[in-house]
Amino acid sequence: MKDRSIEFIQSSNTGLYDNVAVIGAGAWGTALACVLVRAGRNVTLWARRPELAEEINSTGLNQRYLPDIPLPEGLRAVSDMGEALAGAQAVLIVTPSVSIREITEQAHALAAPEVPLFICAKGVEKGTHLLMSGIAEDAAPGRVIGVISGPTFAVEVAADAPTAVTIASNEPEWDKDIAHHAAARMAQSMGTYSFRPYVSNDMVGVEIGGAVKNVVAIACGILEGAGFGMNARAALITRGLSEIKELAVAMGGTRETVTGLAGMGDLMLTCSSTKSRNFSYGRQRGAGIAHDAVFEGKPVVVEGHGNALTVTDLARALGVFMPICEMTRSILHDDVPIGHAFAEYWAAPLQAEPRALDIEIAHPAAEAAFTHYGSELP
Ligand SMILES: NC(=O)C1=CN([C@@H]2O[C@H](COP(=O)(O)OP(=O)(O)OC[C@H]3O[C@@H](n4cnc5c(N)ncnc54)[C@H](O)[C@@H]3O)[C@@H](O)[C@H]2O)C=CC1
Ligand SMILES: O=C(CO)COP(=O)(O)O
Repeated sequence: MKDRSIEFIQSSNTGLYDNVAVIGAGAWGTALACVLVRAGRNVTLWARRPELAEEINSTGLNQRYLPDIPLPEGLRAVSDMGEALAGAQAVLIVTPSVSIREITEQAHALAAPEVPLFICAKGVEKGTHLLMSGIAEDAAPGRVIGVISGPTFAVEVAADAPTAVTIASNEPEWDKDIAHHAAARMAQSMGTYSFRPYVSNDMVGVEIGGAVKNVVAIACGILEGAGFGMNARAALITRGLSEIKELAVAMGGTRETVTGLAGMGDLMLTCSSTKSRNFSYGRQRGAGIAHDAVFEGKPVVVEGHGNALTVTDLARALGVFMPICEMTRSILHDDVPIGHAFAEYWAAPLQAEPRALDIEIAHPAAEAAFTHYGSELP
């Protein structure tokens, strides 16, 4: 029998990051900080608002973002970023995608130069079409950059429910000695009995999955809200995966990554649960509720809303056809009625599966689809 203990000992020497700073005390930042504390790390969590840092330290709760979930003892929050980063050996940046450039610049100016930055937001930047890691490479030149992604509702992670993620970093080549790879070191620094990280060297594949699944989740929510059934959802998830694959490959990622945790895993999770803010937002839009009325003045991060624009801009620039993302964009940003946008997608010329076969056959009932869905849906 294979001696697994020797293998483990040999591969276990990656060099832990003992002191970790987590920048952003929203739902996901706080949940990741909980994992790191449970894994035995010294963790400092940076909150933008001093009142939130004070609440976390004095009550052991973060009621706004993770209501009623007790945070582990030993989690220390601060509102001075310099204080959070002093002595940190690795940094997790966990704010919404629109703030990643600004926050990374600040962290880069304050952290020691050898310290890697792991970006945990999901999205594509407006204008530049950069992924989160690309923004970080721009904002923190010369630094090792990593990403953490996967099917992970913060509320479940904070409550210590079993969860797997993918961690990737931008070091050049995998070699025999992965001891120095930031992704492997972070995987070992944050693994617990319940939190299982996988390691990857395909940052692009990992990140495209995370950015696009939010857009597809909004589309799935819209269809559910509009009264469609499980068949339609399964079709969107599957064809959405195909869109993720085409964009990831066009960007230099691999098909294997797309079928992994950060692709298929996150797509399945986000498209099938009201724990997802993207899916829930879509459901309400599908039920006819206007954008501004959805959250009744309480702002919530719905990354897929802005990313319906940025993902399709990126795909158009690369000549990648993403009909589900285009449908979502037209509903959210061009005010196309849902029935019309869906008919446009559903009545497109018939194609081969996989699309690489490049077959197009006229849809036999395109007009009927427009008449049917155009009149039935909001
Ligand atoms: N909540 C979840 O289950 C997961 C979230 N993510 C990703 O993590 C990122 C953050 O999401 P959440 O933590 O859920 O959002 P959240 O709304 O719970 O928290 C966002 C945090 O960022 C802070 N923030 C907002 N704008 C900021 C700015 N301009 N500068 C500095 N801080 C700012 C807020 O004060 C808040 O503390 C998103 O990209 C999301 O897609 C990824 C995996 C799971
Ligand atoms: O990214 C997530 C799960 O992996 C969280 O999804 P939502 O942002 O839709 O809540």
